[in-house]
Amino acid sequence: TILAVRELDVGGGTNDDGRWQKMPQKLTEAYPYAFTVSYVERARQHRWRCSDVTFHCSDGALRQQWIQTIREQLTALTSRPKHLLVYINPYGGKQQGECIYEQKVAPLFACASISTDVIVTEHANHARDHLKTEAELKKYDGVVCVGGDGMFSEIVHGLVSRTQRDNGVDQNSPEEKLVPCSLRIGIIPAGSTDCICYATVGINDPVTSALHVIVGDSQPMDVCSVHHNNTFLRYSISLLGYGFYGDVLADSERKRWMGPARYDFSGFKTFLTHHHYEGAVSFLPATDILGTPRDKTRCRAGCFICQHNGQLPNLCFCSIPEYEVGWGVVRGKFLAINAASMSCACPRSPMGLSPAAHLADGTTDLILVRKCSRFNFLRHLLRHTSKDDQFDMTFVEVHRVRRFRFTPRHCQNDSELDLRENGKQLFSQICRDHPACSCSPAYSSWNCDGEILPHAAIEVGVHCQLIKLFARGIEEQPLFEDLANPPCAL
Ligand SMILES: Nc1ncnc2c1ncn2[C@@H]1O[C@H](COP(=O)(O)OP(=O)(O)OP(=O)(O)O)[C@@H](O)[C@H]1O
Repeated sequence: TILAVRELDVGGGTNDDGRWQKMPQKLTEAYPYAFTVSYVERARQHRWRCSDVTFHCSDGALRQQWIQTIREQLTALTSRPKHLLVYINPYGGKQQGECIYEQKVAPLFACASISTDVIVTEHANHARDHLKTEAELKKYDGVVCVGGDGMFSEIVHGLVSRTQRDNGVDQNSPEEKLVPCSLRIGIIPAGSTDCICYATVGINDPVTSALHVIVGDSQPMDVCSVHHNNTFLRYSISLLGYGFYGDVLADSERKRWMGPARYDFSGFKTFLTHHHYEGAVSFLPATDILGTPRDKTRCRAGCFICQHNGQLPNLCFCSIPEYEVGWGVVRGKFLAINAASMSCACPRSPMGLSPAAHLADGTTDLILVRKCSRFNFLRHLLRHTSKDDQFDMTFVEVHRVRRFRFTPRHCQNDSELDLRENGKQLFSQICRDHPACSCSPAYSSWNCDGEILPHAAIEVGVHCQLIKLFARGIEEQPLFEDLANPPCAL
């Protein structure tokens, strides 16, 4: 894949980037005209690199013809962005966001003649609020996010909210069908957690991600909307977790001073406390789709299941009575309730929470882990790091769903009432005044892509292919790996 072409001044010894080019004397004399083509070269483990190949010719007019033709071909590729809006979180990860962008990404964008407007954020939610209100989105072909998963979530919230506002859609209505965002989002990984980048590109590498932006890749992605009592709470792209993953996050937030070690510490502590939570999960199974959470398919570049299911009409965003038909309910005591909208694979858990989940099939995999012994729960957790099926256990069930609701036991009646009568204040008060009389607390928190939600009773709907990324999904086998550059002359 060609990225750019530029003239090479053979006599001067440098090209127009100022980089030194050493030419053999004989070649220079026989072929004094040269041009350099930059192209994508695939390296190991889904990594992409920018490589150059220089062509020499004896005729200046011929060189111009080549350069002009290649430039015309590149300009005709309408999927490639020409103008981008870039947000950099200077405090994400190891606080290297600006440095990563300036040193690794900006030169590639310049080489591909992409112009940029860059905003270095000054506070949390700066990017979200700018996108929501001020940003002149018509000027751009895409938005680039330099940061981690938290920063990406900000960009998604800003872009989705802005799109709904511009189209007169009320985000507070859980039944409302949201309007897809037209601008693609590029993620340049510069955070401590870069799971979305890992899941959509196959590696957390700024250069690889920048090249996927330049070539104009497009990967659709589902987004879940989360509501409480007809009030919009947040969007989720990867994981909603109640019980175990909610408790780990809540505990680790209190231990930020420990640095990244807090996740291990809080994970171990939460495992030992072994709390379970009572409640009811109701869900709308996706019955009309291809694929199941326990099949052996994996969501990969050009995924057929995402393409097929993405074209099905999503009937769950209509009036309540229609979608009430076909809902299932599971009541009980749960150690964990997880909704994985993608596999959630990361370097620590290469298969992820739900290995067969898809990025863009309009569903989420609802995983219910019922109360069991610590030993069995440990067996379940350990299976995430091996090839064994983590769902093949009597206390675990998994459903591929389009919508679901959770109602904690001690809120059940009130929350039902709540959904109809808008009694939000009353509802929250009743829950707090009547905790469960067991050693487990009455309720856990929802971990929504790394943020704690303020309510336990929630309603979730999957919006099929609401956003698009500058990515193509994980490629099965890198082609042409390790092929040496062939020598080229015209
Ligand atoms: N200028 C800023 N100052 C402080 N916080 C910011 C700024 N810009 C963005 N943020 C917030 O920083 C949070 C974390 O950023 P990011 O996801 O880029 O890095 P991270 O290291 O992966 O974070 P995490 O702590 O979630 O692992 C985001 O939720 C974002 O809202």
